[in-house]
Amino acid sequence: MNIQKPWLALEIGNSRLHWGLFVGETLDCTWNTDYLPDSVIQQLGNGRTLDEFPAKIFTLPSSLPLVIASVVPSQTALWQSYPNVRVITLENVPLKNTYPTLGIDRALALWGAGIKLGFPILVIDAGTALTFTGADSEQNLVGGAILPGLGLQFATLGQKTSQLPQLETQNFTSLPPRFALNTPEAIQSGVIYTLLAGIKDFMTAWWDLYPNSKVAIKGGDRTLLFNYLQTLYPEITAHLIVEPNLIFWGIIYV
Ligand SMILES: Nc1ncnc2c1ncn2[C@@H]1O[C@H](COP(=O)(O)OP(=O)(O)O)[C@@H](O)[C@H]1O
Ligand SMILES: CC(C)(COP(=O)(O)O)[C@@H](O)C(=O)NCCC(=O)O
Ligand SMILES: [K+]
Repeated sequence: MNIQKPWLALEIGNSRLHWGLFVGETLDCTWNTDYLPDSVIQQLGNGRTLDEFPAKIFTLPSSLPLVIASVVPSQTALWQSYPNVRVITLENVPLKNTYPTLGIDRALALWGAGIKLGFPILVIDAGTALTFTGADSEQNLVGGAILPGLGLQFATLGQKTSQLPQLETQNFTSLPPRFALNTPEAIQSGVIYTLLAGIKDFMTAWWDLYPNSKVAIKGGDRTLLFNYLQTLYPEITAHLIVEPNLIFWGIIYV
């Protein structure tokens, strides 16, 4: 009988850590944490767990094997002391036509999405940066685009101007008025309507090239953006798949 062993997957993004607990090839549960200090990483390596980790980890063997996909080298370095760690690199991803500096998060999410949903595929990652990454039916990277993510756009306006407040996306409920008569709503209008129009434009440009392609969206702002898109462009949203775990899917198949 094949014994299904537990292991941890860790995606290190530019804002935070994304965790997946696997049992064999099955993704059991996922959670996010902030970056962890070195002392806490040492504790995890010694088989201790953290309050933010799922309670069931207490019942598992100490220091589970760890597989890391990271776009933050300084964070990856902190985990080198962990006893049973493997760092996934671009060479491990079977995607063709990649370029050397392609983010491993983009490659893995695209690969995972393509394997599970089918190629051709376009992945939108609404994370710290917002990225579009597409592959054709032969599993070649077609290419993509990178822009500041939703949170980063608000943060930059708040930090780099003297009179604009920094808005927090957690407080957003419905779409702002397009032509706003106060500063916070004017910022929301500018960022949100421009971002949504941009996403729609990239999706339709992709469908011009690959008419029957699936399109999937992941990342911390996926739900907010999906809900806004649904209000504004219901016809394109009907063909958009919301899936937070594309990278974990990718990690299984490399
Ligand atoms: N609890 C949270 N902590 C941080 N960011 C969050 C949280 N919930 C939603 N977000 C949103 O997620 C975005 C970051 O996306 P995420 O996929 O977590 O980032 P990354 O993978 O780049 O670390 C931010 O723009 C922010 O608006
Ligand atoms: C574009 C990214 C910053 C996205 O990172 P994230 O917002 O998910 O933390 C990351 O994929 C990256 O550093 N890429 C390298 C450049 C490239 O993919 O072309
Ligand atoms: K990401």
